[in-house]
Order: sequence, then structure tokens, then C-alpha cells
Amino acid sequence: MTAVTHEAGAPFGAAPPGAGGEAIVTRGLTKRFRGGQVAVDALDLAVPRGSVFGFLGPNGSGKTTTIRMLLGLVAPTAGEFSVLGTRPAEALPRVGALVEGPAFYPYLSGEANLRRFDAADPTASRGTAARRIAEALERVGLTAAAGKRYRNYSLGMRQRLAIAAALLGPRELLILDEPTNGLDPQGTREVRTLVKEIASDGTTVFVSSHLLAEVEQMCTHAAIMRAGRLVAHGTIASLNAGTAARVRVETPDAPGAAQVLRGLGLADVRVEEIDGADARARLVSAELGGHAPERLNAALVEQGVAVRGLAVARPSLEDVFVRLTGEGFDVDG
Ligand SMILES: Nc1ncnc2c1ncn2[C@@H]1O[C@H](COP(=O)(O)OP(=O)(O)OP(=O)(O)O)[C@@H](O)[C@H]1O
Repeated sequence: MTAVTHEAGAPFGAAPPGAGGEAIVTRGLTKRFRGGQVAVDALDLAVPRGSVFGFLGPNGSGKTTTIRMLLGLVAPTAGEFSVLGTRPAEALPRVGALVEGPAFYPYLSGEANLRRFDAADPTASRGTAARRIAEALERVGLTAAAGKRYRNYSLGMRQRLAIAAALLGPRELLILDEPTNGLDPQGTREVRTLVKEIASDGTTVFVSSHLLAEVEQMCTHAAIMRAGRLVAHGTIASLNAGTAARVRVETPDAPGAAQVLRGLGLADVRVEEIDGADARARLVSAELGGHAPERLNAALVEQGVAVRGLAVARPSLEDVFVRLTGEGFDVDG
């Protein structure tokens, strides 16, 4: 593929990437900073319209640089991309973004701050400003607090106001860079709820995060970055399916249980100690495969193996991410 940079303004091919219904498409998108550091390395991304797309990765993995390229704030070194099926410059009026929080005046009300923010946009019509601001405040649930000074807003309200600033005007795509960073648990909940509400109106939301639980709770799709490279990409369900479920049997007869499970054809049978439990009890685990847990239980009992407990452990997204990125994630929202 020919390397085309957004900065060079070279046209996409006959069919621009993203013409088929994706909100964002990137092909081979690369950013090498002066000094040789490759922040984003040949990124191929497809963000379906209508999705809440989690852009997940540890700090420094290239998320902000990618977002800055998508918004035309930094020029790619190589690769091509489209936003809402077209060139970024054409799409931008339909894109709301929160990259670095807007600077709000503490002594002005939320509404007055939005008015100043809106006035700075040369493309926005003055005649419709009041309606635009009222709608944005309504959308983030700040209508009742519109007249309150910004300095008296809670952290969650401040971030909701920042999102309102990104929603001035009709937006088809909202790009949020770490929108819950620095928020308290209440503020985090408010932002998550707001993101889901915005998405339920049909707006595509592309949200970066280093918090796994956050992406799991609010996103339909995710991409996982590691050191500038994409290591996984798909629906949350398909990413979750990346690791096999295991059955875990607690029993005083570990050799017997292991033999029964192996006899039934289960793979990767392991015997583990149980910390703090009866010294005679052991945990026998195996890949569940297509077996019904209740049939396994019946087979164990029929063959004289005492079963103290049987559970199926579904792999968490965290297991998948740790395996892919080689790093632990903050799992607390
Ligand atoms: N202007 C710059 N000049 C040189 N290197 C940069 C620049 N901006 C970012 N980098 C480097 O590029 C890499 C990716 O940074 P980036 O900010 O995109 O990651 P991130 O995943 O968004 O992390 P964070 O959440 O910490 O911002 C990092 O190693 C960073 O130090």
C-alpha cells in the first residue's frame, strides 16, 4: 500500500477506507517522533459505527498519539486513515473530542464557560449558540447546575462539562482520551453512565483507557495496544473468548478426579494445592472444552470420587490482556 500522510493531503484510493460504515479506519498508521521513537507502529484499526470502542493499553503504549493523529493535531509519519468515511478535515465538524481537558474559568458558571468555548469556534453560527449550549448541558445532565460556578462543581460535573464542550453541535463520533483519569469513584461512575447514554443515541464513542474494568463495563469493542502495536482487536465477547474456560473440582481424591477427567477427554488436567483448606482436599482443574459441568459432576460421583465443590472459571478479560501485553492492568475503576 502506498504510504499516504494526512499532512501531505494526498487522496485516498478510489474507495476511501471507512466508506463501508466504519467510523474510523486506519491502515499502517505510524508515528515516529524526532529522535527515532516509534510511538505508533503500523496500526490497522476499524471502529464500527455505533460502537463504544475501548482503546486500551498501558501508559505510553501510543493511545494519545493515535488520537492526536486522528484529530489532525499531529501528522503521521506513514499510513492512511479516514474518519466518518472521509478525510479528517471534512469529518471534524461532526466529531467531538476531549483530548486535554478544556481550560474552564473557575469563577464563571458552567453555562458561561460553554458560551466562551462555543464563541471560540469560528464555524459555529452565533444565532443558534443558545440552543446549542442548552442542548449540550441537557445531554450531560447539567441543566440544573448550569448557573453554578465551575469551581463549585464536583470532579464528575467538571468532566461532564468538558464532554458537553465536545458535544456542542450534532456529533456522529465522540473521541475521549482517558476521560476518567483523575476522577473520584463517583465522578468515574458519572462519566461511564454518560458515555453509555451518548452511545445509546447512536453516537459512536472512541474512548482510550488504561483501566481494564472500565473498558469491560462500558465498551462493546476494544483494541489493545502494547508499545505502539495493536495486539488484539474485536468485540469484548470475542476477546473474552480468547482463553479457554476451566472446570475446577475440589476433592479429597485428586488422583481419582484427575483420572476421571482425563478419561472423559478433558485437556490440560492439573492438580493444585488449596491454600488454607483441609490438607487432604485438592483442586483438580482442566479445560472445560465442550463438556457440560453437570455431566462431569455426575461422572465423578458415579466413579466414586467425592466432590466437595465444582465450579467453572470463565477467563476474565484481564487474563487475556495480561497474556497479550505482558503487563498487569489496573483493574479497579
Ligand atoms: N511529542 C513527543 N515527542 C517524543 N516522544 C513522544 C511524544 N509524544 C509521545 N511520545 C512518546 O510516544 C510514546 C507513546 O506515548 P502516548 O502518549 O501516545 O501513549 P499513551 O498510551 O497515550 O500513554 P499515556 O496514557 O501515558 O499518555 C511514549 O513512549 C511517549 O514518551
